[in-house]
Amino acid sequence: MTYRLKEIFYTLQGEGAHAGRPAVFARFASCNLWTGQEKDRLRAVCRFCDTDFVGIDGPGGGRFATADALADAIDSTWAGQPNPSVERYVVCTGGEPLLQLDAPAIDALHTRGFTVAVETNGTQPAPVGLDWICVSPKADAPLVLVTGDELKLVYPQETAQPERFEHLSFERFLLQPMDGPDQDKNTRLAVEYCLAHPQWRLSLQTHKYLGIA
Ligand SMILES: C[S@@+](CC[C@H](N)C(=O)[O-])C[C@H]1O[C@@H](n2cnc3c(N)ncnc32)[C@H](O)[C@@H]1O
Ligand SMILES: Nc1nc2[nH]cc(C(=O)O)c2c(=O)[nH]1
Ligand code: SF4
Ligand SMILES: [Mg+2]
Repeated sequence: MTYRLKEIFYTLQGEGAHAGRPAVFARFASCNLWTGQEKDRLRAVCRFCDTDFVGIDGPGGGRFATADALADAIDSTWAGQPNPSVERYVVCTGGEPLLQLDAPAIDALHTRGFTVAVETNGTQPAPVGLDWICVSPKADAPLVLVTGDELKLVYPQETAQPERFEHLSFERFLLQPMDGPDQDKNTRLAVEYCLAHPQWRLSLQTHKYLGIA
């Protein structure tokens, strides 16, 4: 299995229940819901994406021929001081990481002492061994992954109202305001929704407010 990564970098998890946690981000190249080309955005299944996941040319990106090679690259990107009482943390994202991330890669990361999290659109089954699964459903895509640790819905999406997901088997339900031209309005709407429906909590993209990656 060859893995294609757009970039690998060390930062704080900006979103969700682990916001603020130092993590290596492994951004897998390519997605099944958009080509990543602006010319295709309006006819894509997922049209609001805020991420460049095309190619392997970002910092730390590249082609990794084996699970060990990928895990070594992630290992060497961790920049926190060694501390035996703190688990190192990697967030596999993309693009769509579950098009590539497999059990051998997860095993290789566990061998190196990482806790392995994933950010996924939920259209693919999850490989065994993941420690944290964040599913972010997209209105026009089939949802296959219906259990996990957090369901993080970008809000609002006209045909993906929160009610559609609230019965699913997740520990936490989060609304994340859709970034873009209506971000302020979307943030107000998400706050209002959480206040009225306290099963849902707000997830802000804190890295954008902080100006970090
Ligand atoms: C770029 S995606 C990559 C992982 C995976 N493909 C997915 O969609 O979950 C990472 C996270 O950013 C969220 N996201 C993407 N575009 C966004 C936007 N414009 N505003 C808010 N969140 C966004 C996604 O829903 C997902 O939770
Ligand atoms: N700091 C930071 N936190 C994030 N959480 C999810 C991200 C993603 O793009 O998947 C992301 C990201 O790109 N940066
Ligand atoms: S599914 Fe995720 S990576 Fe793919 S286009 Fe949508 S937000 Fe971007
Ligand atoms: Mg991001």
